[in-house]
Amino acid sequence: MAFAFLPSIWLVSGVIALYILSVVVYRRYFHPLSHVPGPFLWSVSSLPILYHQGIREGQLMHELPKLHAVYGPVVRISPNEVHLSDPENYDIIHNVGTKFYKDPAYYTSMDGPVNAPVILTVISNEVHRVRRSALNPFFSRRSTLELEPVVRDKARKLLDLMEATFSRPGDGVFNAHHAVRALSVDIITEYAYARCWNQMDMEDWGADYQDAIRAVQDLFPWMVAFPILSTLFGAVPDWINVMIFPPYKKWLMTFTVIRAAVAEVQKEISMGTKPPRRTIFHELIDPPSSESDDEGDGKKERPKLSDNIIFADAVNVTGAGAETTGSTIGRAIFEVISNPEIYSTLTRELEEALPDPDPNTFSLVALEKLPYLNGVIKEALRLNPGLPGHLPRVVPPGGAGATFNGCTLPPGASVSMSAWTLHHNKDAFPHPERFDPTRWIDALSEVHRARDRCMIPFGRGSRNCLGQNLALAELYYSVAAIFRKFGATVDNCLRIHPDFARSDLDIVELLLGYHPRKARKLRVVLSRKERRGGIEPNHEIVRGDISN
Ligand code: HEM
Repeated sequence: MAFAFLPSIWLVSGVIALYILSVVVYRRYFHPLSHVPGPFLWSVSSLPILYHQGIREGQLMHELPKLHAVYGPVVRISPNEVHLSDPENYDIIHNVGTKFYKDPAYYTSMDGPVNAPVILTVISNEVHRVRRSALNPFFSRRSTLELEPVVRDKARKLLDLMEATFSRPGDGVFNAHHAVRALSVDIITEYAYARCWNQMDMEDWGADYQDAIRAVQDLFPWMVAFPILSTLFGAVPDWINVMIFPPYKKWLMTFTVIRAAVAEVQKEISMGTKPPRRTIFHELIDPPSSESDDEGDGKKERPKLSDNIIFADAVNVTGAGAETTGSTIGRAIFEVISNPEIYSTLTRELEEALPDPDPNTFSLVALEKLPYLNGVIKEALRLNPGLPGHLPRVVPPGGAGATFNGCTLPPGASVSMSAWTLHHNKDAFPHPERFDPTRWIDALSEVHRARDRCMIPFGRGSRNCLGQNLALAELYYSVAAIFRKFGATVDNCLRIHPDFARSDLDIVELLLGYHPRKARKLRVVLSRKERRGGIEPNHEIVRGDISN
């Protein structure tokens, strides 16, 4: 009698096993992507992606090149996703007016914490176009040049803070990791909202905020695998989320700040108060009555956006601009200091072009013309792309599908390419792991073309990076300011703290690229004759890094 339920257990287990078997057989042999090469387990289940992303902390980007080496330029990496490595395919997917749209299975998983699609995660290209047209003018090249003083001031402040650290009695160690991220947060909040968060003035450089966003992104692979988690995150009251997941609290506090800013600007507008300068909120809340359409369709009326959408896009703008730009600046700092030849070539170029080391005398247009500085920045972006991993798009419906390297994918299939893979393309970048600014100088035009085709740190087309002009301005200003001030001479040069190694700069793919959780934070010290005491830089470690 006690064992009477056994047959039903066998029955249920048998049914489940049969179901799993039929799903496996279908996905492998009868699925519309069954003709696409790829490893067996990856083509029948998304578990390998979850394993590499969730359990191995964002390692998928490092697995993809290995898969391409075995299976060729088109590889099936999950039942419905195909990853491509041939740069010729990139513009087919990522062009202006593209019909490929963002894969909801990936992007909507990010909506939970903000409880609305942010501009990055909007699926429909048509909806995206309206939202993007509201933000575009604010981040155009012209606006970046107009607001150049914001970037200049913060670069100047960064130098002052470095100087203060190096001249203070004590260990004289500058926390470059958090400082450059604080710099980016302060620039974006001043630039976009005219309400600087002043993280550079905080003792911990706003580390809590930066760490909170990262902690939320650690959840992201799980939310992609189990979308219900994202829905629940958005559905339950915030205090429950904070109780289960304490780091969220700090991020949540910034939501309150952003909501308050939206409300303030709404009040200003309703009272007819003229602001000292229009911010992103003025642009979104009170759009100009008619404006030029960015894809050349003439003048368009822009519909008013809801408060929640304005809030969501403001959160996106703040979050997207901090880690991405900060970590690229960090990479440039490390690579320049670690290689004496790069350090002296860069500082020589800066000294010749910029007689005064004060960033107040720099101009973006002049900085952009410096070839070696340009090479340093391109290499930092190449080896440290803000979004290094797969960013899946869906083959548009209603047609014959899309063909890549002779392999046709049906409408509805998910297809992705990665900056990491293209930035390590050996034909475009011989010895791709090497940080070599000279690759971008004096190359033959066809070499340039090959490199430019593979260089996609900001993506391309309608869904490219909104903030790329601003990000580049930050990179030019901060790298030029630091290395114009701290030259390569023995009595005034920066060194990497001995307790930091190249491996601490490894990148993992959450949504944004991050250094692994166990990585130590980048810190620098000044080697200056008159400095007494403090940390002695480890020249051996620094030299050991030169050869890559
Ligand atoms: C080195 C710095 C940066 C890199 C490498 C970078 C890279 C990218 C990439 C590759 C995308 C496309 C993502 C996709 O296809 O799903 C993107 C989108 C975006 N980025 Fe950046 N980004 C950087 C800095 C910034 C800054 C400073 C801002 C501030 C405004 C920003 C705001 C955005 C936004 C709002 C989007 C979504 C755009 C849309 O979907 O229309 N980014 N970024």
